[in-house]
Amino acid sequence: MKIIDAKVIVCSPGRNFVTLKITTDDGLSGIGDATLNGRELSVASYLTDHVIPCLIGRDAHQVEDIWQYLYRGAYWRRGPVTMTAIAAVDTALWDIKAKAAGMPLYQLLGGKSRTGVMVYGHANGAGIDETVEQVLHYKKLGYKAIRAQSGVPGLEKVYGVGRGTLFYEPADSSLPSEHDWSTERYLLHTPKLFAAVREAVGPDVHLLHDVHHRLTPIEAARLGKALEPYHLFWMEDATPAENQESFRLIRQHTTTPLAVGEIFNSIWDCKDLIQHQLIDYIRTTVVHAGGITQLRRIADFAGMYQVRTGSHGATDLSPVCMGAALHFDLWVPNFGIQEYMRHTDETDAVFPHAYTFEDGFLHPGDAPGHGVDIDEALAARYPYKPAYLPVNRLAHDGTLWHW
Ligand SMILES: O=C(O)[C@@H](O)[C@@H](O)[C@H](O)[C@H](O)CO
Ligand SMILES: [Mg+2]
Repeated sequence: MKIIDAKVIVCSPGRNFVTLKITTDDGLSGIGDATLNGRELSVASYLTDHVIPCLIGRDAHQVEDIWQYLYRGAYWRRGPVTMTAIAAVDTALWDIKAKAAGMPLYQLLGGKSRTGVMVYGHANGAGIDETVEQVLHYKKLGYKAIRAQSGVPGLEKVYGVGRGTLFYEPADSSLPSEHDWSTERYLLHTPKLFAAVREAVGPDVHLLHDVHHRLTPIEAARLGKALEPYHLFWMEDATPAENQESFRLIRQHTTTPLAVGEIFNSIWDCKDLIQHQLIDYIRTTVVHAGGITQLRRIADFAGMYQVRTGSHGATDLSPVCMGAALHFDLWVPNFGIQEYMRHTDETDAVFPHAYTFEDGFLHPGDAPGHGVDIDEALAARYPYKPAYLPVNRLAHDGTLWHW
């Protein structure tokens, strides 16, 4: 089964997406997500200029060998651009392999380990009342797990507070917009938010919160302790993780479960965090962490330390990534949860998919492959638009901070 063609499709149905499509000589084709938010064209070029020429003529069945060929063969290992490009190839090849077998991808991975994939939705509000209202709305929609983010009094724009209710799109401007930040205001506000949310929603709904790398380890420890009475499912990205050791300090002070990893791109980024049991959930996902092939290794390693998966699933991960992630989630023994932010109707129309939502769970469907396709004619009607993630500055003196 030789690869005879591969191409990159860049489109913007509501937001930018990069998709790789690989075709084989027996007429099968598969697709992979290659979207790297705010840096989309660098991956498109990496694939078109440097990867596709090396793929033509290779046996599409050799998924592992092609992964190693692109990883070791590049000489320059790791990094978000490289690993997103490898992930796109890997996802497309798994899609083809499963189609050739006539099976949904989860069957090739080892079959179902559960009846459905528990997801969490995003409740955002300008203040506590609005956020509580949104949490209750998600509960009514059937969600078993809800992430709560709210504006902070005295700060103009804060991470996680969207424009709409079901869609949250941070890459909102053709040049990076600027947000302001005050750790003290945030630390005073957030425990009040969760006291109100827990009181309103009752004990049974899982609650999550994303700190978006904004605290130092000791500040994160303070927040984790303050949130203990509201028993969160997790506190995410409490501090930047370039230094994996930082999580030890947080861990020593709080029993609030910790999640990290949406910006990781290799198993090496998670190694110390997992083997020293400094986290509870690993958020690496298909598109940014080298595809199904590497994600499976990360999950197996994590399983040895009772760390569970909680894959990133924001709107900048296309439905192609979501489809592949759901097959992975249905199989992976140490599954925790899957993030789910609804895409816009335009995005859903460009990427017809077999996955469905019911009562707080997603189901990948039983179509052969990963079950997601791209309507190329429709995609061509939505050309690429430059869009950047914001940056963050300290409110009192303008120092550039973590966004
Ligand atoms: O947890 C999350 O989903 C976030 O942290 C994302 O919204 C993130 O900001 C974007 O995916 C960045 O591309
Ligand atoms: Mg996050």
